[in-house]
Amino acid sequence: MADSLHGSIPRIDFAGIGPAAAGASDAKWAAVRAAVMDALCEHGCFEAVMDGLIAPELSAAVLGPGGALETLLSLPVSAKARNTSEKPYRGYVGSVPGLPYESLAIMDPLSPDAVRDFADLMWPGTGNTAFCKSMHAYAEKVALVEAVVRRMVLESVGATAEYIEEQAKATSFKLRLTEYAAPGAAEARVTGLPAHRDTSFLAVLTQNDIDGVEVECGRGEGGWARPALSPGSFLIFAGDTFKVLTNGRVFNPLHRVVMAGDKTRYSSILFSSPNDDVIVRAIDERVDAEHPAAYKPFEYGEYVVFCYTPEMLQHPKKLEAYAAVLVDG
Ligand SMILES: O=C(O)CCC(=O)C(=O)O
Ligand SMILES: [Fe+2]
Repeated sequence: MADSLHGSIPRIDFAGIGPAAAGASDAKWAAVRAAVMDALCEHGCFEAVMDGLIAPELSAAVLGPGGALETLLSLPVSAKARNTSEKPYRGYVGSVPGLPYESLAIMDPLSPDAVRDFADLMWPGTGNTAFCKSMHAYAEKVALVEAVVRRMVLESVGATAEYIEEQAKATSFKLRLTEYAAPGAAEARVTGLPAHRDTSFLAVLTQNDIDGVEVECGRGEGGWARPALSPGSFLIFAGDTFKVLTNGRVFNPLHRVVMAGDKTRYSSILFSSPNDDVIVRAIDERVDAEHPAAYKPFEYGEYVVFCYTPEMLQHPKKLEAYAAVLVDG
């Protein structure tokens, strides 16, 4: 089978890595940063091992049986469908024929008010304090992982402190909470989410104890991997925006979800993206006469709209179709 699972992605141990501000002078930080950059340039994906970052009780409250995701996704469709947005892929997605996929999005999950507004929409009148508390605390922890990895990438391509600070101010977060129904014994493997690339800077994924996500390794040449995520680990994906910013160095891998077995899968993904009005372009430090910019600058929000037009939805190379300077570059 052409896409048999013979690929594998790196596992990087973040033990001893402090907060995002640790900076380049720390030898441990520099070593992990080099491994992160290698992984993102070679595969666009890796497993970050950060044992102890999220207390087991908090993980269980979010992704465990009876936890926040299960509670949310077991609401009636009429309630979940109130999670809407005028922008594509920023609200409820479900009831897609043949796809065991149901998902909601909390925009700006690092804001307690935004999480409360979301919960008030789902549980009108009563709200859901327990959901808000654990979901917000969880998002904050996952955001620490995102901040560390994003800083490592930016430092690796020579971003100045000012650039990093300005970018932080112009970055938005989305937390996508998803349920994948299990096919049961009857069918061995069922598509849970078709192969796609993310438009974001980064996506940081955690899940209950059911694997399902698969990623194409080696910039598309290394076969598909199906990482077995350990508790305490995070799966990191780079998206189109980081490919443009690094002028093609960081890769934006195809990935998909394939369900097997008889247990429901829950996943939580924190996406970091530029604000919609930000112009996405290669950082100056990565562009010179030998390495001209591979992509034309574009407004992030317009690009996202383009990606979700019906003609583009299944396109495997949306970024190249939208902004490549050279079609095969
Ligand atoms: O839920 C997952 O495991 C992956 C979902 C995904 O790739 C996405 O929502 O972009
Ligand atoms: Fe994705």
